[in-house]
Amino acid sequence: MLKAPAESAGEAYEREIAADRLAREIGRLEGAEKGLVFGRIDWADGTALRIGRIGLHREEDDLPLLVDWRANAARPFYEATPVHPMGLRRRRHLRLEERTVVSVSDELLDGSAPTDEDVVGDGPLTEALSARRTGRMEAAVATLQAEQDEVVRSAHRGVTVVQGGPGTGKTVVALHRAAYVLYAFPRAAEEGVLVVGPNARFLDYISQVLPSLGENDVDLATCRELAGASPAAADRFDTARLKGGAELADALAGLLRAYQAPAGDFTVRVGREPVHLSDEEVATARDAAAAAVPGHNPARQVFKELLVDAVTDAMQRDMGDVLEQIDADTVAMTGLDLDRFTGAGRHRGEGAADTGPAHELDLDALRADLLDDAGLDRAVEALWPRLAPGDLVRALLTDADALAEQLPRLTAPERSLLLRGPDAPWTDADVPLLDEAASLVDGPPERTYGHVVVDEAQELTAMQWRMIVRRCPARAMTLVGDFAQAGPVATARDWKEALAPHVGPRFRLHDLTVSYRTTQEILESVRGLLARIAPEQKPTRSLRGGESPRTVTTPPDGLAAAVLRELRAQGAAHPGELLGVVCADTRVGELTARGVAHHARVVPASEARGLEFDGVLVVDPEEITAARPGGERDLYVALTRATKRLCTITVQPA
Ligand SMILES: Nc1ncnc2c1ncn2[C@@H]1O[C@H](COP(=O)(O)OP(=O)(O)OP(=O)(O)O)[C@@H](O)[C@H]1O
Repeated sequence: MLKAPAESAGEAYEREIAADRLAREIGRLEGAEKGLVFGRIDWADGTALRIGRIGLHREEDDLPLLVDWRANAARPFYEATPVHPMGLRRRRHLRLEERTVVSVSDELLDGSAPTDEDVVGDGPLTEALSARRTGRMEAAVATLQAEQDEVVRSAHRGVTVVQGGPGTGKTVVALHRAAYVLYAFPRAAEEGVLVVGPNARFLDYISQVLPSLGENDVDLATCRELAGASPAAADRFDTARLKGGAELADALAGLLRAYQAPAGDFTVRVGREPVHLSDEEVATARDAAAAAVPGHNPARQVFKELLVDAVTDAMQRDMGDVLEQIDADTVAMTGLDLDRFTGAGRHRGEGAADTGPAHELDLDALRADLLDDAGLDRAVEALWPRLAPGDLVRALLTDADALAEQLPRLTAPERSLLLRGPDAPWTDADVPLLDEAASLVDGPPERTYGHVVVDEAQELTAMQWRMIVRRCPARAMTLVGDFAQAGPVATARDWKEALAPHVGPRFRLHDLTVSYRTTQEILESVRGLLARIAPEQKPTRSLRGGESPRTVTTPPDGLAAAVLRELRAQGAAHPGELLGVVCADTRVGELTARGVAHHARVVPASEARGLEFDGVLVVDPEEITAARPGGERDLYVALTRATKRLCTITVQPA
């Protein structure tokens, strides 16, 4: 298609659109190559339906060959149980490698005895859960569990919240929900679906799931990427948390108002003439401009036009006054009544807008001249300066007086944490402030979405929530997270607090209760820690048992050697398994330099959220706990990343 010559620009454009559509279709079909068919349901009467990642029809008679897993017809595959078989006799799971069937597993739902045709064995879920990890998350479309499927397939279009302990499948639900929305809600699909994750490492981890479900049109982004920012520095945690508070949004809006036609009379110089505008006239123009269009810069043109109107009125009024004076002087000097000659009595005492023909101004020409007038431009620049988002944020954060005026509820020490130098680089915590300023200064973001999915949503600050919600005008969102895993900068303690400013109490809360990642033994080993960091949270249960977690103790100077020893031992005992080493952020450099990365992925504790490995080494838990405020939650995250084996390396006190 791209080779065919295009006759015109229009044709070239159409050709590109068509090629783009075909490329996406190819992507969809190629994605389906991985496990195209994974399920089959059989009714008692012998009819059957095959279920797959996409739907396929026979060309000649439109007969369905394969039903898309999201179609209503596929529901019984996920919902039928032996207690409610929904008319099914058998549910079959197939596992394919490319085009070869490598395993088959059946569940008989109606209580009938297995025949030679049935393959009843270990469940496919057990198989999926004990499979080796690859470092990339896989779709769980063949084994979605009923409590997960209920959320994925929910008809609710507003805000759906999913909470649950580590490994309960929150990410699985979030991503399959995104795929379901694209399939079932065409309006939202047309406007686009966005998935927000906490960092690039996490997005990379989940990046394959949606393409493998045939969905290549979902945007994956961190908050930084949404704002198009790449800050070079980080703030102290207390500063970052302060910058995350919603008061900052009010402060920026308040400061912006101070830029827009501050109170007071104003004199505009038009040509050589000063034209005087009253406080009230300027304020009327300001309020009307601010209400006319969102965004300070777009409203600037409106303000300019309103100011021109005000100046025109004022000039007309002034001219009326001058002419009256001349008339009065003439009468006084000559004793003649001019009106008798001109018939233009209407301008007397009937308001400036009604000057008589003798003194008529060409208002349109005057307005046109004013719009081009340098003096007027200077007035607009003084009353309504053009701003860049960074100007506004800098104006707030570099000026102690502005901070005091706009953030009266903060204490002086808190405000001094916010104060920065004019040349200081932008930080991560500045990103939502810049985004807020961009929406105040330039208007709402151009790219918005019909549905937004947020993973690890407990991490968001109030300011980050604002930037995400701003991109979802329909407030159709799926939010998943676990407040027991919240990091040091998170500003909300629960969903109510996080969502109240945006949707009030209007959200549906679902709980996931079963951990599909960790073993029962690992969950039990963190129970005491969980009771300390989230006493109100019910511990999750696991479907699987395994080895008990181990602890290895080492002298301080033997830490890296102990890590290497343990990794070699695990590598020898369980070849091919994916190992992760989670340590305090400051320890990453040393462990990498010592060659740990040849054996395992080295992950700083601050970036471990959402990830998983077959075996995990948690290095120096005390260091992880002490590294950041709320460090026990970082430790809890680190200890819950393993699917099979957990080993903690502790350091002997010197
Ligand atoms: N229905 C399922 N079938 C197969 N595997 C599943 C299923 N549900 C969850 N899993 C697996 O369990 C593991 C944990 O799932 P997931 O990462 O979604 O949990 P999470 O609740 O987001 O965890 P965390 O709180 O740690 O981020 C993943 O490997 C996932 O593939």
